[in-house]
Amino acid sequence: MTEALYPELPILLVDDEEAWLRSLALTLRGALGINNLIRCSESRKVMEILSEQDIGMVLLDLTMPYLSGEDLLQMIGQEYPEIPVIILSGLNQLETAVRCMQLGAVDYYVKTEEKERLIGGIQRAMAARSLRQENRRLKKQVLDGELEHPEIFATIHTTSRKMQSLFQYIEAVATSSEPILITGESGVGKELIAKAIHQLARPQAPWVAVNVAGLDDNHFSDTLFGHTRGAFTGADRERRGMIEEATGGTLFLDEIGDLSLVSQVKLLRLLQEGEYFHLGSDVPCKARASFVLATNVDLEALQNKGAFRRDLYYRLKAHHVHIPSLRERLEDLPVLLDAFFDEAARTLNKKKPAVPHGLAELLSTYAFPGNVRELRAMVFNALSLHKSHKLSFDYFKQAIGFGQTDAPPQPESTAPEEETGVAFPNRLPTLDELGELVVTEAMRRAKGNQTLAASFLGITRQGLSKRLKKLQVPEES
Ligand SMILES: Nc1ncnc2c1ncn2[C@@H]1O[C@H](COP(=O)(O)OP(=O)(O)OP(=O)(O)O)[C@@H](O)[C@H]1O
Repeated sequence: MTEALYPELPILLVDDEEAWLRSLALTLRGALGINNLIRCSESRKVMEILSEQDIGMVLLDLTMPYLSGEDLLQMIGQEYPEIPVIILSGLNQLETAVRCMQLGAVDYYVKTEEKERLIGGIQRAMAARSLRQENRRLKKQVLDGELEHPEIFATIHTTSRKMQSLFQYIEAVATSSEPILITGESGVGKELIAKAIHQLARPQAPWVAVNVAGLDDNHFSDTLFGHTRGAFTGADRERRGMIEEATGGTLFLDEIGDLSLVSQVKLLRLLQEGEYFHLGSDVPCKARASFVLATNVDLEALQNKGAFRRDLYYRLKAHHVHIPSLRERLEDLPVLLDAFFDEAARTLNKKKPAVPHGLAELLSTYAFPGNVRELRAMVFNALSLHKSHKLSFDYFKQAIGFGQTDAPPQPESTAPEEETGVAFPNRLPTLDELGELVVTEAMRRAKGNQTLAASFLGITRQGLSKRLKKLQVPEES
């Protein structure tokens, strides 16, 4: 397998000494895993290289024949202000360093003395550049209000404004070298979103998904890092870990809220240093995969209880996608119903029934603790049981416990406060007044659908129609 290039945009090393270029390339590879480098020992070629391809960063020597580092720094600043330039000089001279910084260099290092500092400086410059890129993309998307790759999100059915904004954010951060955290209740579509991120950033590269729930620390380490032969009893051959399998692509770690504290330390080191050890080996390996992590647990609450490391939590929060529950975007019900009826009909080899009028309104009274997954299963069940020409409400009413006193409990947040109890003003309303209130409320909840409002009230549609006429409430449908 060919090795994936890191970072995504090459770093250009410019120095007239070939030997120094070679040694710097080796240092960067060893310390940071950087293998996407262009070496240039001819100062007059630098601008040509920059005009021919996108470059992520330039490391520039100061003293060179023909064009000096300062000349080049100025030219790069004028033509490519977005490219960070780090100066590497043989001289430890304060005035030169100050001049270079004034000309726009992001840092200045003395070649032989400051390799360690240089490595940290390059890491910071790469992170700053990628943040700037993300900010630019985000700004552009907020201004345009449009997605660059709507086709990637085509299988995620939604009309919700919140979801559209999430898609824009995802487009902006998908290629980041930082890990991306996806949170949301079970069944909201976290894995779908993780796959979209993969498709946006690295569609041709491997996608590897690991559910870490229930893995003790040994299993977690063995699964992710792999082991050497003889690492433990029974390890009679070497095994590649999932990180290696995901080289160049995406490693999706699901249910990270379930990780033990010991495994969290290892995960943090992996995300922070990009390094890990095979079980049974003390030779560090570089991870060359991008990380997308998901959980349906509230990590902040877990962190407050001491069950999730604070440093890991903050590391993950940098790029955070929170998917709202289905009950927070009930406007998605009609498109989801339509898509799932379509899918179910194809899968079950049945004719797609017309979605009964008012079904979305009926379902909007339910809390959907299992979110989109639950809705999808409901549609598949309804269609597999369905025989007559017209799909009836009955199956759905039963599934959501509609009208039953032992209906499944609904999460507290589903109903606004005023809907959770009945509060009367000091004067009790008369029965007629109460009837009017209940009918009006049923019509509101059913969004004007009389069949549905009638079923909320436990009366016939004709009965409701009569009451509406008496009350002079407009009849919408
Ligand atoms: N917006 C959507 N459009 C179409 N299908 C969706 C949507 N959201 C979720 N689904 C479907 O719902 C099911 C659950 O989605 P997914 O597995 O991504 O959820 P999850 O949040 O990762 O769940 P869990 O936390 O249980 O792992 C899948 O069949 C998925 O295809």
